[in-house]
Amino acid sequence: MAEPMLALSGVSRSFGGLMAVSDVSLELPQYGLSALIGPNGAGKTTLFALMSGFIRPDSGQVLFRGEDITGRAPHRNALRGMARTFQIVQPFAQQTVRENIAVGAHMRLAGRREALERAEIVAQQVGLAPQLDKPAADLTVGGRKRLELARALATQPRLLLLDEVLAGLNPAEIADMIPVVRSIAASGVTVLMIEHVMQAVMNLAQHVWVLAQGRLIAQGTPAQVTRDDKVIEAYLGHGTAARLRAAEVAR
Ligand SMILES: Nc1ncnc2c1ncn2[C@@H]1O[C@H](COP(=O)(O)OP(=O)(O)OP(=O)(O)O)[C@@H](O)[C@H]1O
Repeated sequence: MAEPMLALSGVSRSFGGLMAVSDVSLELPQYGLSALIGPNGAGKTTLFALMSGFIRPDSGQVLFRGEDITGRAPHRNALRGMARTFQIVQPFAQQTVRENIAVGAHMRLAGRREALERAEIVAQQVGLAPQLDKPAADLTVGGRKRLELARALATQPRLLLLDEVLAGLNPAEIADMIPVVRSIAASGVTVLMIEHVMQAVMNLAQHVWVLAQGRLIAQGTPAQVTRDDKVIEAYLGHGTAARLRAAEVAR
């Protein structure tokens, strides 16, 4: 089997008395698009931070492209090809979209002209080309999400961790964004997305990991995990799966 893009084994992290991520092991294959889902507070963002080096695990190991990167600083992981977006988008508001994207491009390109050219290519990929010369402050929520995506893509990642890129978008904006995310994965970038919008997960993900109270409770195709009793209970409460089945029989 080909070496995984990312492999976690027994990763745990607590904050005070709270076990935010507990003994998580998973392997992301080299290519494709997978999703990390789970109820609020399940530990998804903490897991991203552990993968990318923003926080250190208390125990466990993180391998990226075969190399042990446990506890390694985010900028070093970025240089090796891991990019991450954040739930809260914070662009340099007064700078143009082009300049904002070029910040990401500068990680690999020292020259100003090359970085600005790269910004243009990436803007096309995410549908921001018409806005290149606008200040970032003028972008809509959807535009800001695209900008966050573009800044990450401009670093030329092998693995892209997307933290709720669809949050706050209306249904039309979500429908516009789904093909953008799909095209990034199709271009050969491995994508792992945290997502609450199930329509997008069902549409995009080949594989889904489900986290609840810090633990991985299920994995599989979107159809498999949405039928899984443990997943239904994690979202809707203990006993729900049995109640749903009883209601189905009674109908
Ligand atoms: N820096 C921190 N200090 C203390 N507690 C934290 C910290 N970061 C996260 N937590 C706690 O860890 C748990 C997991 O949080 P996390 O943000 O990872 O969940 P999540 O699945 O991403 O949630 P959401 O879907 O609501 O964004 C929560 O109970 C949260 O309050």
